[in-house]
Amino acid sequence: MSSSQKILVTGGAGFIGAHTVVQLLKDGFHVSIIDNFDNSSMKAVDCVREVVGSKLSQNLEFTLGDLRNKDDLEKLFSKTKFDAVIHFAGLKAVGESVANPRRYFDNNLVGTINLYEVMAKHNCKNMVFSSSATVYGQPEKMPCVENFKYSES
Ligand SMILES: O=c1ccn([C@@H]2O[C@H](COP(=O)(O)OP(=O)(O)O[C@H]3O[C@H](CO)[C@H](O)[C@H](O)[C@H]3O)[C@@H](O)[C@H]2O)c(=O)[nH]1
Repeated sequence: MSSSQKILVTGGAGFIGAHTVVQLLKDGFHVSIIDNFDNSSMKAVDCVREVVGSKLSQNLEFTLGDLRNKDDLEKLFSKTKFDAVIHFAGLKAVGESVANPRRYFDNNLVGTINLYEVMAKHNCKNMVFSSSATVYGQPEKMPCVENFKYSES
């Protein structure tokens, strides 16, 4: 993928998302973040700008939006032709997901389906999906690697 390409980072204000955005900008990509600030704030986006400096910050756009709301995605994809999406916008607390599955269903499943549908409509075919180490349950050894067997999740 050439570095002048445009990448949409969902959940880009989160922990892993913000670090990924910094690296993408340093590598010359144009980055657009969509985040609903469920577990982050504008401070993270400001920090990204501070770390990469004013020149590379010109290649960064931020949208306060929610993947559960397809219109938010439609607006973004109508404005910009994205080459790829890196999908970090998710909830990840196992205990909370058991206590409140509906919230996790809406955020993680409905949000991701909306994202896939809008990507397909706009012919964006590259997606990096960030899963969770929790899919391996309690692994026998650490660190987890991708070919570990899935456990209850
Ligand atoms: O529906 C949602 C849910 C969350 N978020 C945002 O997504 C980001 C998630 O980042 P966190 O800091 O909460 O979580 P991490 O970066 O640690 O999570 C990362 O690790 C997780 C696994 O532990 C998942 O892989 C997840 O996709 C990935 O972002 C936050 O900014 C949050 O506001 C949204 O925009 N929409």
